[in-house]
Amino acid sequence: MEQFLIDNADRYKELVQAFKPKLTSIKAGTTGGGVANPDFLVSTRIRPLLPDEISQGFPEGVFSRAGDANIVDLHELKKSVRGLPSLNSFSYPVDRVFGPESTTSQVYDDIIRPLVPWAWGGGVSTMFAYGQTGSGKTFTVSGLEEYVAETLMDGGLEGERKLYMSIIELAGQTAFDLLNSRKQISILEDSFGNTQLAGALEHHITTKASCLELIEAAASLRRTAPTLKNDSSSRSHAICRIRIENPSIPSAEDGLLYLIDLAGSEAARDKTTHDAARMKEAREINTSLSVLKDCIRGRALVDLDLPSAGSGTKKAYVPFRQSTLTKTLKHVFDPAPTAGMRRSCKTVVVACVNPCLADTNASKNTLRYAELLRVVVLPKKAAAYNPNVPATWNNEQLRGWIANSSGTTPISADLLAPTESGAQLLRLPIPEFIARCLKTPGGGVSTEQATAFQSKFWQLHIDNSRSQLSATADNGKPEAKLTRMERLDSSADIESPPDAKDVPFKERIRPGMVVSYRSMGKAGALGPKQMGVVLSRAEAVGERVRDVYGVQVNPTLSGDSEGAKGERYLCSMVIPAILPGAYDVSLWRQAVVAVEEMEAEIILEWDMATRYYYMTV
Ligand SMILES: Nc1ncnc2c1ncn2[C@@H]1O[C@H](COP(=O)(O)OP(=O)(O)OP(=O)(O)O)[C@@H](O)[C@H]1O
Repeated sequence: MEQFLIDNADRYKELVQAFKPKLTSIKAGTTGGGVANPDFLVSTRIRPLLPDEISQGFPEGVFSRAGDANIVDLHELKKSVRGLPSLNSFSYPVDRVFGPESTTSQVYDDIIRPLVPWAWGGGVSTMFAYGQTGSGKTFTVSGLEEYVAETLMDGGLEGERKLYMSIIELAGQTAFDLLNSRKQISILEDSFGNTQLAGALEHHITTKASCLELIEAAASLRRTAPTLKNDSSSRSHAICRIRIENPSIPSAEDGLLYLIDLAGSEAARDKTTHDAARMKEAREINTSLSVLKDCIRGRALVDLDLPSAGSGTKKAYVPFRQSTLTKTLKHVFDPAPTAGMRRSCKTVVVACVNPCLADTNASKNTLRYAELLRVVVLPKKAAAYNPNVPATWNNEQLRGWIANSSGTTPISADLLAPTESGAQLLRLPIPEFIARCLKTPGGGVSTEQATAFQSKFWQLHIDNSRSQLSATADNGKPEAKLTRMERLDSSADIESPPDAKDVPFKERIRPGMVVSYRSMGKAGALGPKQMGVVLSRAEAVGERVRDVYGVQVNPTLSGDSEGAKGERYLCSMVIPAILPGAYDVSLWRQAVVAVEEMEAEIILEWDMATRYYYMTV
């Protein structure tokens, strides 16, 4: 086939010259009638042909469409039984295309630069480079890392921050610290649900040079193995994480900036020379890339409050626990809130493409993958202004509300929302919201006032979402259209059988029941009121299970005759969330509660809008 391509290169070039695209030009930032999501961009970078590809006589098969910043055209030469070879052409819309003449500096300025202030302000920013082996991922990521280091260190970003860098490598299920001689590390989820890189070193970075030194040291340790396409092909995912601490708001979540050089998806040509171990490695890489795709798309759908395709109204599912790569990136994908709030994320994917005509099959796979990642938002008619719905406010209305509602020391609307609409301010990372409030001249605004004002703004948004939700429920979908789960959820009888109130709650304790309790200290003193979800009887768990305080759960195995007295249950703790009156269930934090410590049964109601529980009884 390769010889056929080389022999017919002139005919192929003529056909490409004569190619007339079917798709009409699409305005930048829009695709197929939809609008690119500014918090989630999918771009393509087509590298130039390399000297050996040129010397072999291969022409280019992938092009950035002239005059259109978001269409990639891919051509193949088809053999025909009779007559001359003909052209097979495909077009792929993305949010931004960078052709072979584009520099890394242009890629940075166009799509990556905004990620840096976002993470600086406390958000989560992620850049993935994806593509076939040898398509330019490492070239792109290493160049971008330099620009990121420069932006972080050149003093142009406002405020003081402490920066910490870690660089790890994931190869299959195993993780290594590339800043500590490839020492093996563990990816663990702690009892608060946060992912920890247990054993990985974090380096405090203070200058661009120290940052680049670390990046260079990590690159030299990256696991490599030869493939046909690239002599130093990366067979692992490399994750560079910069954690950005804001010392002036100690309660704020740290900003996170991830730069990720994914392992190469392999060309079919390459696979023919693989032994069993390399084939297994390739399978693992492809599986993790497939889970990554589902997670990226799922999270974008969740953020836009859209259901997953073909699922009716079902919320999109983000399967981030299905691979080590996505587990490591829990902060990016987990739609459930951590410490009370879902993290505000900006994500950019750079799909790197090798333009060589001999590799168009692999390039097609990369471009299809990029296409699948994209969640196009159909332009919505702006909702009519409603003074109780922040998402309907334009910048002027938002400023008016800030001026009137921010307290006796008014927060500067010019500084908090210089250009944002209400919907945009809702997406702002909380630390950035607070930092902007604190800039109000005169120094009269305290962190407490700023935090309370942020909660007030959110509360307004949430109250509105809740009332919309209950209005929808009242207008009612026809009963027949509810799913079985929805019918169960909406049936109060399921939770509270009519005669339940006649039976003391301690006689009907069962898994799933929520109880309030006060732990009894050794001296018989009662601790503060807490809540837990009953999981099982303490006797039902194995010998090694310990609760959050390190106590062995099953008393019959510990030989603790005191503990063995009375019924005891293993419970997951219910903890207050950041919003007033809201609770979260921390499944991983478990405590043993004796029945005699329990005080009452609690009914918690799940609220779809805030994704928290609220007490109804
Ligand atoms: N935009 C570009 N301009 C010039 N050369 C490039 C460009 N992109 C990539 N290259 C060159 O192409 C070759 C392969 O690039 P690179 O190693 O970045 O590929 P890769 O996708 O990371 O491959 P692998 O997955 O196998 O690690 C390198 O020699 C690199 O210098």
